[in-house]
Amino acid sequence: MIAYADALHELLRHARPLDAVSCPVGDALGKVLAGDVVSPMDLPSFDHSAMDGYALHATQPWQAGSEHAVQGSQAAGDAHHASAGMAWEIMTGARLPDGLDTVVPVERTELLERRSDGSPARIRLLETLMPAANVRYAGSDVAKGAVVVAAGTSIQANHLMLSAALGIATVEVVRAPKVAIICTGKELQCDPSKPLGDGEIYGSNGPYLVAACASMGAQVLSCETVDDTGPPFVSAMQRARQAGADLIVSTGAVSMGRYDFVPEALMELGATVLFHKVAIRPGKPQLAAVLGDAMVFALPGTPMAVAVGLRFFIAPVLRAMRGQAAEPAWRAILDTPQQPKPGLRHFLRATVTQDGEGRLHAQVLAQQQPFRILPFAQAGAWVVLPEDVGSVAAGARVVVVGVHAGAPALAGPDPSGVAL
Ligand SMILES: Nc1nc2c(c(=O)[nH]1)N[C@H]1C(S)=C(S)[C@@H](COP(=O)(O)OP(=O)(O)OC[C@H]3O[C@@H](n4cnc5c(N)ncnc54)[C@H](O)[C@@H]3O)O[C@H]1N2
Ligand code: MOO
Repeated sequence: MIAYADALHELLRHARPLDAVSCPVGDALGKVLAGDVVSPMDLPSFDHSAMDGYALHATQPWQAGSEHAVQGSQAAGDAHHASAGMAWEIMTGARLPDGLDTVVPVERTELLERRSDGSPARIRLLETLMPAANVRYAGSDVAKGAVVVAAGTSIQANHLMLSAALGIATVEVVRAPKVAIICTGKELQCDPSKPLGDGEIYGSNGPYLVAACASMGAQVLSCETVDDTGPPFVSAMQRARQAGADLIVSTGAVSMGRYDFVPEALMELGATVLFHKVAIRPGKPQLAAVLGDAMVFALPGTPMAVAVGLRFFIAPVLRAMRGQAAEPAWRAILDTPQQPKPGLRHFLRATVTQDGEGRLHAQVLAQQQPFRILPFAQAGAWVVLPEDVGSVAAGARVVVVGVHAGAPALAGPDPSGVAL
């Protein structure tokens, strides 16, 4: 039986980087950048005013009481003007007329004279004005040529605000990994509108995997359910390969029972098995293989074995395929002592809260049997206990990750959260 770290290492060794494709920014949300985004321009692109007021030229402070003739008015969007040595009325965001370099807010001035059209003709400063006040300089936010978003970043709305401001129309993203899902078991009823027959259960692994893979940005090609015999499974595998799946994820029929045909079927298909059985709980009977260009994850059928397979095996592989570094984990103070079985890495469904000092605390949920789905729906995090950690007392520091890949561990109900 292989250790988790070795199994993951083996998977990452076989994870092939996905191609880059050009993507209109409007479709880029949630996709992963294949290359650094380099700014094509300065931002701001011209020196502009941070306030509604008057632009002046100041080589030294202008004293309170100084008077200034006003030549014209400059609003955001107005084209370039030049000062003939006079002040200009200016609006927030407006380009500074050439020759001017300082802005006084309108409320720190007194209007002395207007023109016949009502525009200001002469002002007096009410306070001392320092040179370069209230000006936003070209390139002070982003310099042309700077790397503004790094390769491997999952593109979010804040990145899209920046790329829009820089006039970027397309970005290079990693193409979506293609996933095919095959659930095995003649007990599975996959249509929730149908009543259950004798011995049947509603299939939950398929809908979970479809949702979880999609939420990680994968393209789910198919989700099929086959019975407990080899030939339909082999056909489903062949369909998945023909459809160009990068990952084929199956659930069930991978353990010790008489109907656990998956290992044999994979051999028949010519797959290279990377490992079968990992020293973890839950999910021990897990198998991984390479079949042509596809990686195969044959997860045990028990729902929490599927959840662990997705979170701790498939999610890291998807990150590696998209050029992303390993997902960072968090540390939390364990509130609930644990007695893990020696020799196995444990993945435990938990909640995470925060104390008054901002420290994270993890509470492992009481019901950890791998068939139980309700505690998974109540969890905000996984607590990961390494092999041979021995008894873990309350107060020990443990590793936690969010219940969903990429989500913070505090996801889920958090009664200790601080109101914003
Ligand atoms: N003699 C042994 N028996 C078992 C061992 C063992 O070491 N020796 N390991 C146990 C462990 S641990 C697990 S996990 C399971 C894995 O078994 P399989 O991968 O063969 O999975 P199945 O038997 O097909 O299903 C297990 C369980 O999950 C239910 N299931 C299956 N598919 C779905 C689905 N799509 N949606 C919801 N539930 C599903 C299925 O009905 C079974 O109850 O083996 C243990 N046995
Ligand atoms: O690995 Mo199994 O999920 O412990 O029941």
